[in-house]
Amino acid sequence: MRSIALGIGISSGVMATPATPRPSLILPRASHSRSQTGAVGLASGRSAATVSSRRNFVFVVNPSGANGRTGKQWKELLPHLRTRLADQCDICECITSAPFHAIDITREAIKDGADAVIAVGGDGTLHEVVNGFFCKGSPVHALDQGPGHSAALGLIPLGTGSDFARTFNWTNDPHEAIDRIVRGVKSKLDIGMMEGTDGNPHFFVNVADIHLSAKAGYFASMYKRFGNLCYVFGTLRAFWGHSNRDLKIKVNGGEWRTIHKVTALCIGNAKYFGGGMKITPTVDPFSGDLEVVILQDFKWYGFLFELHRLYRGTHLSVTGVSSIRVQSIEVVEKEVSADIFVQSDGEHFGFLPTKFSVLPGAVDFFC
Ligand SMILES: Nc1ncnc2c1ncn2[C@@H]1O[C@H](COP(=O)(O)OP(=O)(O)OP(=O)(O)O)[C@@H](O)[C@H]1O
Repeated sequence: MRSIALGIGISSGVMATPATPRPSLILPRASHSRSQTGAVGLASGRSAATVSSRRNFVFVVNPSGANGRTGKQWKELLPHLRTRLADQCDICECITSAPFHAIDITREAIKDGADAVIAVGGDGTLHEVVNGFFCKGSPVHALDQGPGHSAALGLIPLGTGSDFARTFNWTNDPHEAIDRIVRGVKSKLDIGMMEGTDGNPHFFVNVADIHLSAKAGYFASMYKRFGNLCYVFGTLRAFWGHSNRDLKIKVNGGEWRTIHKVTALCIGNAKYFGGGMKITPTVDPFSGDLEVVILQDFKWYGFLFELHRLYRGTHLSVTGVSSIRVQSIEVVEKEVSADIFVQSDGEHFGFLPTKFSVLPGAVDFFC
């Protein structure tokens, strides 16, 4: 492993802690592999960057993913990864120490010239890494690279649900993921953007959703010990006291219209959420648009009855389900109420109105 300077959570098998303020994460271009044990000055990192064509790949690992399985699997995987990538690049291993740490790690890595940032964990980790590609709504750039340089995004899916990987029919086999990274084939991946009243855009790569499904995601996190069943339990729990709501939507900047008795409104950049529910079954994350699936007037027993269709992605023909392709959609409540939940790739927000739009081909993605 090549020498990597660490300011924030960079380590080789060591749990890193976020520091405030966070110093720069520096990726110097040394010519040999070794474990990182200390910080290297920015100047030396920059000057060395001009003389080597080796690439810096930063792996952002959530040790707590999949109830701790991610951390264990990663330890076993690392020697194999080092062997496979030894010829072409240097590996920087960053272990997250808390929720949202992956965002900071990613931002610092990109600023310091990383050629790729690879999320190792579940959809939550991927979501944070994707959000680290942006800051205050704009893409993060390397400080000392030319305008042509951009960091690529990668994924080693080792989470509970790993829903994003399902869109590509990828398994949870990390060796296959490493093969993809070694192969180096990349495509321009669309990224979803969500804007709300907090004034800060948030990004999603998988599915953002409003109302029942978002509430279900919130409750599912309490049942993670049951694996993917947590999402079914979470949904049933969310139906408790739930009332379907009238929402107003505006598609692609057109006219406002009211959608009655909305159970859930889901905006997919990719196909799956909830541990294998194929909620937005026709979307393609390389197509430049989003699929919006609206569920209207569902009760808990109807949900249970149609659940098998949701897993197969055949629910679009069910009464009360509609699907549209959009570049943007704005959503407001017809009447203000306190119980509308919003989530983006599983992260929860407490605000409406909300605008969702797509950033076509925003990130190079190993696939
Ligand atoms: N060191 C940490 N300790 C506790 N939580 C963490 C840590 N690092 C990251 N997290 C949080 O753990 C959450 C869940 O992680 P992740 O998505 O990787 O696994 P998962 O929930 O098992 O998988 P999936 O989302 O695919 O179901 C992330 O949203 C992240 O905020």
